[in-house]
Amino acid sequence: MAPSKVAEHPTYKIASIPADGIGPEVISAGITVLKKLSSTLGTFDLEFENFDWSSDTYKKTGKYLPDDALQTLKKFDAILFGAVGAPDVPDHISLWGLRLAICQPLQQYANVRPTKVFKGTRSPLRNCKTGDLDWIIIRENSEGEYAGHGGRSHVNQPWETATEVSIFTRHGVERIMRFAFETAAKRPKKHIIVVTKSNAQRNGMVLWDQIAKEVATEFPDVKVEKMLVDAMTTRMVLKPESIDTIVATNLHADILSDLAAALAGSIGIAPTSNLDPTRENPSMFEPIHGSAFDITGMGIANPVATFWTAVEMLKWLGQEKAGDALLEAVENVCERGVMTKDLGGSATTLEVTNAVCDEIQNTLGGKSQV
Ligand SMILES: NC(=O)C1=CN([C@@H]2O[C@H](COP(=O)(O)OP(=O)(O)OC[C@H]3O[C@@H](n4cnc5c(N)ncnc54)[C@H](O)[C@@H]3O)[C@@H](O)[C@H]2O)C=CC1
Ligand SMILES: CC(=O)C(=O)O
Ligand SMILES: [K+]
Ligand SMILES: [Mn+2]
Repeated sequence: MAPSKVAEHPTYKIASIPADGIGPEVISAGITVLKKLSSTLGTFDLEFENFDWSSDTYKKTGKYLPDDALQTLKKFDAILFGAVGAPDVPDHISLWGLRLAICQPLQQYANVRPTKVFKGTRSPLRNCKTGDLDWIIIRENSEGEYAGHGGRSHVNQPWETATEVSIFTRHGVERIMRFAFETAAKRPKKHIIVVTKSNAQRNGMVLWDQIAKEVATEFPDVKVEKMLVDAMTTRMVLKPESIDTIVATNLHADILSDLAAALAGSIGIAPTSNLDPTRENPSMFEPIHGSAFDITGMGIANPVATFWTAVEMLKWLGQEKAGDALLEAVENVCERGVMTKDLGGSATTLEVTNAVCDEIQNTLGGKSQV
């Protein structure tokens, strides 16, 4: 993975795409906290440009993205994304119209999803304490079950047919496997679980297992285990402390990572990075959750997933220490019990956001360098 170069006092250009549902609520909270962090530290600047690409735009114009959207995005250092999906637009139209229309052509092939139990929060698992669940899921983000292959024919006939074709290429599997092993090698436990379903899915998943074995030889320090995805769900619930890094396909890891977030306390805390590890294109950062129509506009969406997303974005840009400091501030706020309803608290999105800004001021305000 190419290292990021950090200038003396860099300015990062961030494209924000809040999009739908609670997306605008959490992205606005995220930008507030990021601006507070950069003004408090005084070591880097952030310039945000907002893009109103959303389901509302689609309903008005027939398009989620203007024709030059990708060229526009390429001028930015990173993209901060909310969520896409509206009750009156079919979900496959919205997802392919916006999120996948960015991730796929920008070759953001590595989807990185860390999860942990924050201080002050509780896992729904009876015996799982802070520190027991600290995972990173690497999701293949460009092919597999979400490649878009397949079709429908004989529409409205009793023999109507639809195919959803999963594709797995040596190129695609090798690059995600190598990225996942590199990730595992940098973590203290140096342990990776390669998750497939190579008993029932006898072609693509067998290729995955084979390539995992090949790539493993390049990483003699990393302990490797192989598990089938169904059994993996039971291990996540019953032995969370035995897991560190997981690599899995687009679909399998999509499901496992929502489960991981819930096991850590809520889907409202977990971040996602859609990375182009070659750094040829900007990477895109978003909370793991969707647009959550059921709580949109109520002011109770948990902004923590977006704060952690902001942390991951800062680290990708080379601001490791600032990212760590922000995550620490967010955890401190959780530890004090300032949490939204999904985590068992009663605070609003705004109250959590203000509490994190105060924490940044109180803990980092006096320091010139972090
Ligand atoms: N990357 C993206 O933009 C994604 C978009 N979606 C889209 O979002 C829409 C809704 O999808 P769902 O399956 O309902 O998933 P969802 O993640 O939006 O919501 C699932 C449940 O979690 C809750 N939840 C989600 N985020 C929360 C937060 N920050 N704070 C508190 N509670 C939170 C919701 O209220 C809901 O009960 C669909 O259109 C779907 O396609 C879903 C997942 C990812
Ligand atoms: C679409 C979706 O569920 C995800 O990106 O996680
Ligand atoms: K999202
Ligand atoms: Mn998902």
